[in-house]
Amino acid sequence: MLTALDLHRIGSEAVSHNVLNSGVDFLRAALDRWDGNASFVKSSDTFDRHRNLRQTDLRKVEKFHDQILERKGPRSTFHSTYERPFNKTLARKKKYHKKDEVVLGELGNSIQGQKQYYRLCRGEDLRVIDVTSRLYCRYVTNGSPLYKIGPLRMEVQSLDPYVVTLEEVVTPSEAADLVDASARYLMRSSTIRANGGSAESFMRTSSTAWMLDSDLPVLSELTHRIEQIAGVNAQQNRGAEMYQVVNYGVGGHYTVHHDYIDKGLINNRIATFLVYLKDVPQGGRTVFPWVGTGVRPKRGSALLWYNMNRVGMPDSRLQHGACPVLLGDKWVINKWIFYGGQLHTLPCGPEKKGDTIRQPQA
Ligand SMILES: O=C(O)CCC(=O)C(=O)O
Ligand SMILES: [Fe+2]
Repeated sequence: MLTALDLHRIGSEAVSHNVLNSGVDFLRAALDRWDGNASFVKSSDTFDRHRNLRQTDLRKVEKFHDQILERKGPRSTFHSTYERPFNKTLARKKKYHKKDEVVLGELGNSIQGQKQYYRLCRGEDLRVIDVTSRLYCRYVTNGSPLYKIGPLRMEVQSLDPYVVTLEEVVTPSEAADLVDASARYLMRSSTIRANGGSAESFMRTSSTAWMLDSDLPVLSELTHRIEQIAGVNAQQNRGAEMYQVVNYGVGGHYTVHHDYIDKGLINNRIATFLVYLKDVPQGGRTVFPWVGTGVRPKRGSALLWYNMNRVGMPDSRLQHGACPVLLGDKWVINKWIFYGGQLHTLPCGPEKKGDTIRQPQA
């Protein structure tokens, strides 16, 4: 069990990273535990001195919390507070009593995106029943002989934009092999910067291993399955990128981002095919703030969505994020499909609004 001192340390650490909501919670829990455990010395001077010091600490942090909330709002990449201040007078202000609005189907501002990301990470679905009631599950072959006898189970997560999950794309033993084989190549993940370079960042805390189709038989097999079920050319270099295996530890996450690259068409990522290689006991969802939904990692299942339409226009509604892992660890493998390689598989359609790709089919 955590002692009062442990709780105090965690609280102070949170405060020093501007995580003020959890900071206050831990400092308060430290105080409660101190009261509970130290009853035998309750009347001593030392006890009173310590308690007063901690009480003062807590009050100061609450005040700091309120100041930051007033000035910067409840959340940014660099801080978090509760939605309302602790101070009762401040809490009466009108701005703290607005209803939580939700922006869906279009790109809102990044603060709104982050708010929705956090709600989705907690397992909420932000859509109304009119939208969710149209979703369905079905068996799919996508017309491929590979799946004729054993079709895959597909669940439509969103119709527009089209996001689906496909179950048992890899078997448990294939998933375990992939984890084992890539573990030794893991390196700290980076993100692509505006100038085209890459950098490690607090926005993406995970480790990455790049794998070639030829590294393991199961990888070339997986490429074949992706091609059959999604109706794309997923051949490395011409049709798609190398595989990227990603491992997140506790707290590992990837904040809201898009997978398409800001410049260029040919090697841009028209689709993302992501396979979960393990169940995650708690946390680690993949969420789409502007779609208003998310997916819980399930070993062997794939998540497929289209970052661009047939004519190469990026679809910013498909921004997404990987929620922090709370318990266990998370393993995924990504295959990014290139726009340029799909001339024969996803031919251009007429350029019109809402012309999104809907594959796979029955
Ligand atoms: O891990 C996830 O759930 C999403 C990963 C992701 O978005 C990425 O690697 O680009
Ligand atoms: Fe991504």
